[in-house]
Formats: sequence, structure tokens, C-alpha cells
Amino acid sequence: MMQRTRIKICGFTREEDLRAAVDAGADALGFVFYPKSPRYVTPLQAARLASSLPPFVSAVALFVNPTLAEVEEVVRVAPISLLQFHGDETPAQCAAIAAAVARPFVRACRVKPDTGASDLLECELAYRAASPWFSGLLLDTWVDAYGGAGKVFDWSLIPKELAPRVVLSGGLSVQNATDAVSRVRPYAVDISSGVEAGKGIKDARKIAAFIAAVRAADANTS
Ligand SMILES: O=C(O)c1ccccc1N[C@@H]1O[C@H](COP(=O)(O)O)[C@@H](O)[C@H]1O
Repeated sequence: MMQRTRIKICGFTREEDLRAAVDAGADALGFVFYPKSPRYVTPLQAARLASSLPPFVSAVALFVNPTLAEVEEVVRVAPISLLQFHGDETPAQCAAIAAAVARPFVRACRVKPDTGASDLLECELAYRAASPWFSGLLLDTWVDAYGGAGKVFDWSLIPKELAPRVVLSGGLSVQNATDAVSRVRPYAVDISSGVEAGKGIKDARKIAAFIAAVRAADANTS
């Protein structure tokens, strides 16, 4: 059967960008609730944007070290399907917040050059063991600013057995999408900077080209 890599595009601030991503075939769209991010949206902005999503396209809420109250406010007003924890949240903290708001979550693991295969496997195990709401590990490049920096990490650090379950992110682009999917064969990919015209402003042509590149790799790797 042909592989179908799930595609999440993150960091929406404008309705027209959202529509471009849906029309191009994105599976999930992300909203950033980290106030220090240039892509930050308020819960009400996200609610307005996400309310136009068609069925079976998920809205993902990205947080960096949030309080429970912050997450509760977001899911109270916006139609969020999945949480993305992208900070230093422990397994217990993710478990408690996810259970309180009854939403599944992915946990970002920011990969450093010296991260070992066993670190990644242990990390996944720790979050999985802590919560039935754990839905998977997202691998991003380690940067001080937590994420959205457009930096690639060394994909060869990903253990073969983990790859089919991970969301691959960090510096993905139209140029490297085919290579990333063919080499890693992840469950999903997540991109922000690589499809932008400017911070928080998406480029419809880059979105369409990125999705086409992932689908081309899917067709060739089956
Ligand atoms: O997008 C942001 O501003 C952001 C801020 C803080 C943490 C994560 C953030 N984005 C996520 O970072 C990765 C990689 O993004 P990029 O493609 O390298 O720009 C991705 O998962 C975004 O969702």
C-alpha cells in the first residue's frame, strides 16, 4: 500500500493562508500560543481562523511551558483536536494538562548533535508511559528559541524503529521535503518557516510545492 505521510503546517495567523493549506491538502494546521513567537495568536484569533476548517482537517495548538489555565482557555474557545507541547514540559505535566482538557498530545523533542538513539527511544517511552493521551513524538532541531527556527538536524540520529511513528520537523522546506520523506519515512512532517514569505505570513505557492514534494516522495517510497 502506498505510504501517505501526514502533513502539518504550523504558525497560521491569516485566513487566506489557512485556505491555501486546506486547498493544497494539508492534514493538520497549527496555531502557536507561545507569546514570544512571531507567529503567536490569541485564543480568539485562533478560534476565528480554525472555525473555517472543513471536516477531517485538524487544528493543533502549540504551547511552550503553558499553565493549565492557558490551555483550558484555548480549548474552551477554539476547536482544537490536538495539543503540541514544545517546551520543557515533563511527562507528568503533559499528562495532567492533556487529561484535564481531554485532548491527545504530541511532545516535541529537540534534537542536539549529541542526542543518541537511546535518548529518543527513552523519551518516547517516558511520555507514552505517563499518559494514554500521548499520541507521538515530534522531532525538531534544538534551538534556544524552542522552535520555528528553520534549522535541520541530522536525520541519521533517528532510530530506524522510531521513524515510522515520529512527526519530523525542523527546517523542512520545498527543497528537502522529498529527501526527508524518502530517507526517514516518518509518520508525519511538520513545517513552519519553510513555507513562509515572512514570519507568520505563509506563501501559498510554497505550501502547494511542499505538499506536492511530500506526495511525490510517498509515491516513490512505497
Ligand atoms: O513556530 C514557532 O514560532 C514556534 C515557536 C516555539 C516553538 C515551536 C515553534 N514552531 C514549531 O517548530 C518546529 C520547526 O519549525 P520550522 O519548520 O523549522 O520553522 C515546527 O514543529 C513548528 O510547529
